Amino acid sequence: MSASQIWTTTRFDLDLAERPLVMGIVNVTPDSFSDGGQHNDAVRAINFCERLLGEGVDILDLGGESTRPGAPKVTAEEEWKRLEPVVRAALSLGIPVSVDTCKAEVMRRALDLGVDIINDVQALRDAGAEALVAAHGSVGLCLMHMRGDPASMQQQTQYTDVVDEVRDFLQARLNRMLSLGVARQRITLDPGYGFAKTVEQNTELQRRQHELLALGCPLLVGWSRKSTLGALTGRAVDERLPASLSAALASVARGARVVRVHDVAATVDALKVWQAFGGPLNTGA
Ligand SMILES: Nc1nc2ncc(COP(=O)(O)OP(=O)(O)O)nc2c(=O)[nH]1
Repeated sequence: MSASQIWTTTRFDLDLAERPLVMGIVNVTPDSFSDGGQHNDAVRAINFCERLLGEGVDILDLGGESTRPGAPKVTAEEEWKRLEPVVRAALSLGIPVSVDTCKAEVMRRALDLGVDIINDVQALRDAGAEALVAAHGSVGLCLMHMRGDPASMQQQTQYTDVVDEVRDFLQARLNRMLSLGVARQRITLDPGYGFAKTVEQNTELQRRQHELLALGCPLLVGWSRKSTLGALTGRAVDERLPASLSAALASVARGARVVRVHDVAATVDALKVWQAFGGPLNTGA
C-alpha cells in the first residue's frame, strides 16, 4: 500500500505501510545548513518537489525557516510568504504534504490549505499549537525532541541518560496530545538527532533507538547530512551521502518507519536493496 493510499484511507496510519517511507526535505530558505538557497524561491522549490516525486518520494516536507544551531528567527509572515506558493503547488501533486514549522500561525494557514502533516521540531510548544492541531481531526503529526531553540539548544546537552530523557519527553508530549483527543495512529515521534545533543549523545540515541518503540508510535528520523555524520567521517556537508544512507538504514533496522532525507533517489534505492535482502522492519535489534 503506497503512502498516498495510506493517507487517503487511514490518514497517516503507518502500521499499514509495507516499507519504510521516504520524506523528502524541501527547504524554501536562504540558510538551511546543507541546502540553504538551493530552493529559495517558489519556482525552484516547486520544480524540486516535482523532481522528488519522480525520484519516488512518499511525503514532501516543506520548511520555511532553518532550525540549524544559531539560525536567526523568521517571522510567521515571512515564513508563510516563503511557504504558501510551494504548499499550494505541492498539494496538487497527489502525495502527502508536510509542513515543518514551530509556529501555530503558520500551522493554521497550512492546515487551512489542507496539508496532511504538521512536523514540529518543538513538538507543538508554541501557544495555541496543541489546540489547533487537535481541532484538525485528520492531520498527521510528527513530535520531535529538542530543548530550547536553535539559538540555545547546543548549550542544553546535559543529560543523565539521553535516551531515557528523550523517551520521557516524547511520552509526555504524546500523552498530552492523546489527552486532547488526537488519535495515536496520527502521531509519529522523532528523537531529534542533532538537536540539543552532542555527537556522543546522538550516536548513543541511535544505538538505543529501538528503546523508543515502547512508546507505541511509529518513529520518524532525520539523520540526513547532519554534523554528527561529519564528525564520524570527517566529511564536509556536501560529501555525506554515504553516511546519510548508512544512518537511514541503521535507523530503519532499529524501527524507524519514516526517514527524512535530502537525497531521495539514493535513499529509495538503498531501501529497495535493504528490503529485497529481507531487511527486517522494527527488529528492535
Ligand atoms: N522531524 C524532523 N524535522 C526536522 N526538521 C529540520 C531538521 C534540520 O534539517 P534541515 O531541514 O535539512 O535543515 P534546516 O533546519 O537548516 O533547514 N531536522 C529535522 C529532523 O531531524 N526531524
